[in-house]
Amino acid sequence: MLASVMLRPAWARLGAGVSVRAASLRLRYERAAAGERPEPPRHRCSVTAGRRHQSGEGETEEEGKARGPWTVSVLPAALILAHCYSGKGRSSKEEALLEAARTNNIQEVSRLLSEGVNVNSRHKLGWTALMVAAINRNQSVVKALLIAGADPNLGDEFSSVFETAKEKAIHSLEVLVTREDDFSSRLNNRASFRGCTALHYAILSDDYRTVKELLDGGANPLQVNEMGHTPVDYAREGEVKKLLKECEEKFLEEEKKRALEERLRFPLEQRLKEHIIGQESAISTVGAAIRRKENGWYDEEHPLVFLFLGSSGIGKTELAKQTAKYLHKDIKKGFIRLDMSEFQEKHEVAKFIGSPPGYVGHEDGGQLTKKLKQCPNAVVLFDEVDKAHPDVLTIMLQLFDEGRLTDGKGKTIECKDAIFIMTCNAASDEIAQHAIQLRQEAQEMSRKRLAENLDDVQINEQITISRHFKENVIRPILKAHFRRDEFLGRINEIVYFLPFCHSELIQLVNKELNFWAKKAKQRHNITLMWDREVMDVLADGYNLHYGARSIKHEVERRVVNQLAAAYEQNLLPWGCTLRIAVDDSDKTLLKTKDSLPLGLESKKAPTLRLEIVDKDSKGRKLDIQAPLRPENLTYLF
Ligand SMILES: Nc1ncnc2c1ncn2[C@@H]1O[C@H](COP(=O)(O)OP(=O)(O)OP(=O)(O)O)[C@@H](O)[C@H]1O
Repeated sequence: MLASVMLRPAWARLGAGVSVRAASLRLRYERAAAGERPEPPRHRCSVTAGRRHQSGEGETEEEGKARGPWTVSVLPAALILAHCYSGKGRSSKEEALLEAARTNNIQEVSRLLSEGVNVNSRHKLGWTALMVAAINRNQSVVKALLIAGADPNLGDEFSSVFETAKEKAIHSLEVLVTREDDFSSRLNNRASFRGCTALHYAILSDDYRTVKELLDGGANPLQVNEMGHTPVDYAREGEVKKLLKECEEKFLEEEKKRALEERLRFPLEQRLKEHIIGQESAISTVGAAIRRKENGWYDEEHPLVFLFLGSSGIGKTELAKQTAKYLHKDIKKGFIRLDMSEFQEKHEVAKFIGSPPGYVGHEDGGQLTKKLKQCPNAVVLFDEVDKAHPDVLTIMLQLFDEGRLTDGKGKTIECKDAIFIMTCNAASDEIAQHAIQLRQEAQEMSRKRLAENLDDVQINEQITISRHFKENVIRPILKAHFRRDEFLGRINEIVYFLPFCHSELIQLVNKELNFWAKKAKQRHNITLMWDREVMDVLADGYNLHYGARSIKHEVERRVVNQLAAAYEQNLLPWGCTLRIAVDDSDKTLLKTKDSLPLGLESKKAPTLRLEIVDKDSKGRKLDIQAPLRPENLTYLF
C-alpha cells in the first residue's frame, strides 16, 4: 500500500515524537557540543564523513593527531544541531502559528489569527500550519485555520530530506531533525512529499474527523501531488476511504458544472483574442476543436492533432501557448515545446524517446517521453516538423494513431488526452502570396463599389482561403514534404495563419507602443503619447518574412532608440509627458503615399520625432544630438 511507503514503520518511532535515528544522533552530538568524548559512532553517515574531510583541510599532521578522528567528524554537525535548537526560539508570529498548530494549542492559534498572522505562511522548509495540524490529527486547529481562510489545496514544498537539503543548501541532518521536530516524526524521510496537501497528510494519519473537516472546508479530493497521487491513493480500506470516494464523485460533478459555466461566460475564442491579433479563422478552428473535446464530442481513442501553417512570427506558437494556458493551470508542465530541427538525424530518435538499455543516455530518458510522463494531457508543440527525420515522423505517427508511446525503458505512456500541434514552414510563401492576392481583390472590389456610390460598402479585410487552393496547392506541397499520406491523414485540422492586414498591423503597433509606455511610466515616470499617423508610419515597417517581430523591431529602432538617446542626453525630466509625432516636413509624404501609382511612392520613410508636452499642451521638439540620431542606424531586416 502506498501509505506504507510514506510512513515510517512503527518500530522506528519514539513515542514522544522523535525518531530513534534522530534521537541517537542528537544525543551523540549534544555530547560533542558539550566537550565530552563519547565512543566513536558505529555507523558514520556519509554527510558527516564528508564534513570530516572538509574540516581537516589545511591542518598539520600534529594538529590532526591531537584532534583525533572523532572530533572532526562530529563538531560541525554539533554546530548544525546547535543552530537547529537556536531556531526553536521562534521569533516571528508565523513560526509561532506553525508551532501552535503542531502542538494543538488552539488558544495560541486563535490569538495569533486574531492578530492577523498570515494563515497560509510557510515553514522555511515548505509546509503550512494546516498541513502540520492535519498530520498531527489536530482537528480543532484545522477547523480554526480553515475558518480563518487557510487554503486546503496548497501543496507542500518539502520533498525528501535529501532533496530539500540540496535545494535549500542546508545540511541534510538539519533538515532531518527540523522535519521531525517541527512537522512529524512519523514520516519516511526518504519518501517525497512535494505537492502533498493537508488532505494527503490527514489521510496518512488516518484521521476521519480531520479528513471530513478538510473536505467540508473545500479540499480537493482529486488533487495530485508531485508523484501523481491523489489523497485516496494513500487511504486504508475503511470509512475514510469510503468518505473520500463519495466526495470525489461529488467534486467531479461540481467541477464539471463550474468549468461549463466558466466556458459559457468567457469562451476560449474570446480569451485567445485577448492575446492574439487577427488570425480569426485559426482561432475559431482551434476553438471549435477544443470545444468538441471539452464537451465529449470527440473520438477518445485518438489525441487531437493540428498542423499550423504560415510564415514566421504570425502567432502559431502564441496560439499553442495560449491554448495550453487555457487548459492547464500549470503552464510549465502543461505546455511542451520541441524544436524538431534538433531531430534531423536518424540517431536522434533516441533523444526523442530515450535510448534502449545499454546505450549512452539510457538513464536520462527521452525529451518527449520525460515531459509527457509528467503531464500526459499536455499541449505538445512540435516546431518545424518538416525538419524531423522520417524515423521520428514514424514515431509521431504511432503516437497520433494509438495515443500512446513506449520509451527507451519499455514504459508505455498513455496520452490520448494530449493535444499535439505541429508547425511547418513549408508552403508559407504560397499561403502569404495567396492571402495578399485575395486581399487586393477584396480592396479592388470595395473601391469599385465605392466609385459606384453604393451605400452598403464595407471595407472587409477578412479573407478565406478557398478549398480549391488547399487541395491543389497546399496538399501537394505537404505530400512532397512528408512523403506519406497516412501522416497527413492523422491530422485533425490544418490551420492557416495569414499575413497581417493594415488594421491588424495598427493593433500590433499599438500593443507594442503600450508595452513601452508602461515601461516608461514604471521606470522613469514618463507619460508617453502618440498620434495616429505615427502608427501608420510604424506599420509600414512590416516585413512579411518576420511577421509581428518586424513590428517589434521597427518600434525599437524608430522610437525606443530615440527615447534611450534622449534619456542619456538628460533631455527627459522626471515625470514629463512625451509625444511621438511625425515630423511636419514629412507629413506630405504620408498624404501622397496612397495617391501615387504603385512603384512611384517615395522611398523615404517619414521621420518620427519626440516632443515634450508643456503644461499648455504645446509640444517642444527635443534636440537629440547627432550622431545619436538612432533613426539613421542601419535597418537590419
Ligand atoms: N497574431 C499575433 N498577435 C499578437 N502577437 C503576435 C502575433 N503573432 C506573433 N506575435 C508576437 O510575435 C512574436 C513571435 O510570435 P510566434 O512565436 O507566435 O511566431 P510563430 O508564428 O510561431 O513564428 P516562428 O515559426 O518563427 O516561431 C511573439 O512575441 C508573439 O507574441
